[in-house]
Amino acid sequence: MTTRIFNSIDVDQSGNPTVERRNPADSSDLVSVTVSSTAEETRDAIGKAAEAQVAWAATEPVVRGRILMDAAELLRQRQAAYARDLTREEGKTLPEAMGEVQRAIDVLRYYGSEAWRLGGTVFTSGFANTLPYTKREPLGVVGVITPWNFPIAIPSWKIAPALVTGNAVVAKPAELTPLSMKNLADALAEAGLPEGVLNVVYGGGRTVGSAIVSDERVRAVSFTGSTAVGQQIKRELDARGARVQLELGGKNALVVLDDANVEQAAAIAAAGGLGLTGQACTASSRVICTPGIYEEFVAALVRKTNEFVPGNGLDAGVRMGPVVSETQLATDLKALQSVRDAGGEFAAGGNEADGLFLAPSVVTGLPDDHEVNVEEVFGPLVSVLMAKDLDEAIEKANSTKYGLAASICTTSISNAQQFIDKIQAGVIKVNRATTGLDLNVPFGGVKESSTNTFREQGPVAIDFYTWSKSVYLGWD
Ligand SMILES: NC(=O)C1=CN([C@@H]2O[C@H](COP(=O)(O)OP(=O)(O)OC[C@H]3O[C@@H](n4cnc5c(N)ncnc54)[C@H](OP(=O)(O)O)[C@@H]3O)[C@@H](O)[C@H]2O)C=CC1
Ligand SMILES: O=C(O)CCC(=O)C(=O)O
Repeated sequence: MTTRIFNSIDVDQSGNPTVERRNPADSSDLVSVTVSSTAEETRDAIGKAAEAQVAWAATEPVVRGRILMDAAELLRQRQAAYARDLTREEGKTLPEAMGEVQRAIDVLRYYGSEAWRLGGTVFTSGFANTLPYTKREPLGVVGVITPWNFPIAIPSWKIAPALVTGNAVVAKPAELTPLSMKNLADALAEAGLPEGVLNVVYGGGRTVGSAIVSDERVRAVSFTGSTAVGQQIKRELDARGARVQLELGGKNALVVLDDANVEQAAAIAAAGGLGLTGQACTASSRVICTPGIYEEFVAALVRKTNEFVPGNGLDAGVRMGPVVSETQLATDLKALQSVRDAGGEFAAGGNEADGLFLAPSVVTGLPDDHEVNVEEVFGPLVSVLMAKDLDEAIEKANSTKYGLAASICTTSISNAQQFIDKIQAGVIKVNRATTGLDLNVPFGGVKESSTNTFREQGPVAIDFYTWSKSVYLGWD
């Protein structure tokens, strides 16, 4: 079925370019046709947001929260249909998509209930008859720019905290995955979100995205995507004194020590590296093994990898969907070629793709500083390195410009604790895959994976979307 997606702003569409999105697993399946907005239309949407924000900020927080809760209920009723839309537009498997829509539901419920906890701190005062306390205010209009890899969960965890705190939002989904953003926006509108409070603007990053970033009325932007674009956005927002929250790339290491359970470690590496077709910023794209477990681990990982046969994510039993696009596939194939050029070995995979279906690869023998070991690929490719002991493993894990997620497989609490203390990453796991996050736990990276300022998810997301007033209430 074709869905024609229109801008939520009331503009004359005639003459605007359209973007067709086809299912990456089946190019005969036309998923959506989106009308792209111009920069001028994006500025109109920002204007509408600025007008609507005043009344929205004056609305009782619990009323705002109820709208998020009601939207969550609508998503729950439509979960199967929206998961199907997500699989068709992004490619991930139906169980992965069901999980992602569930995450969006939970995020809306979580921030809906945060409405009851929005408050400040009361202090004692050195002045007589005075009560100091803090009070939060919304920033105004905020921008949300999201990628294709979690097309409903990421918009939810950026938009929900912005709305509950009284901001109006201008949101731009990736051109590849507009339908999931529309589904989310529809649920919010049907749940009673006043017009103009959430404005979804479809179109390219260079037109719509840039128009959001450069507009003085937009007081903050939350962005997830590539490091190059994120850094460019940060420079622009820093220059005009607006807030920015970035969630960028990763080269996330999974350290596997001799004392690990080898089968469990291989399952964790495969889930973290190949699940979601490796297209997660938290994917375990590097495994760093100590020598005593190396051979056995690689053999176990190859067995697990062979279970990830790529297929149409709508089909039952498929473990791994296609690569999202031709552009991403070209990046993946270039990485595979660079492995061959460097004399790396494919313990699994290494093959050409069939359409956008790319068999997963396990690579060994690459130099630590090879591009595949230091740059994000964002595909189904895990590189296994060796380190002589825990200290060297941590050193190698810390050696890239990224610092998003890291994990260790070990049965020793002491080893785990040393890893936790020394690893440079925003998310650290022990005996768990680097992918998969709780929605109530702060998320963000260090070094070039983030802004090293505001985290997202959980209660700290509220900080990003608000500013604090210190009030001294006196009486005589
Ligand atoms: N951290 C993460 O989770 C993600 C990381 N990536 C990494 O980025 C690589 C490239 O993927 P890609 O989709 O091109 O990532 P981008 O960073 O280009 O895209 C992310 C979002 O930013 C928008 N955008 C692009 N350029 C600008 C700009 N100048 N100003 C404002 N917004 C802009 C995009 O719009 P549009 O695409 O519609 O033009 C999209 O909505 C991947 O291979 C992967 O390594 C990608 C996705 C998610
Ligand atoms: O691992 C996860 O669940 C979240 C990953 C993520 O946020 C991303 O890839 O952008």
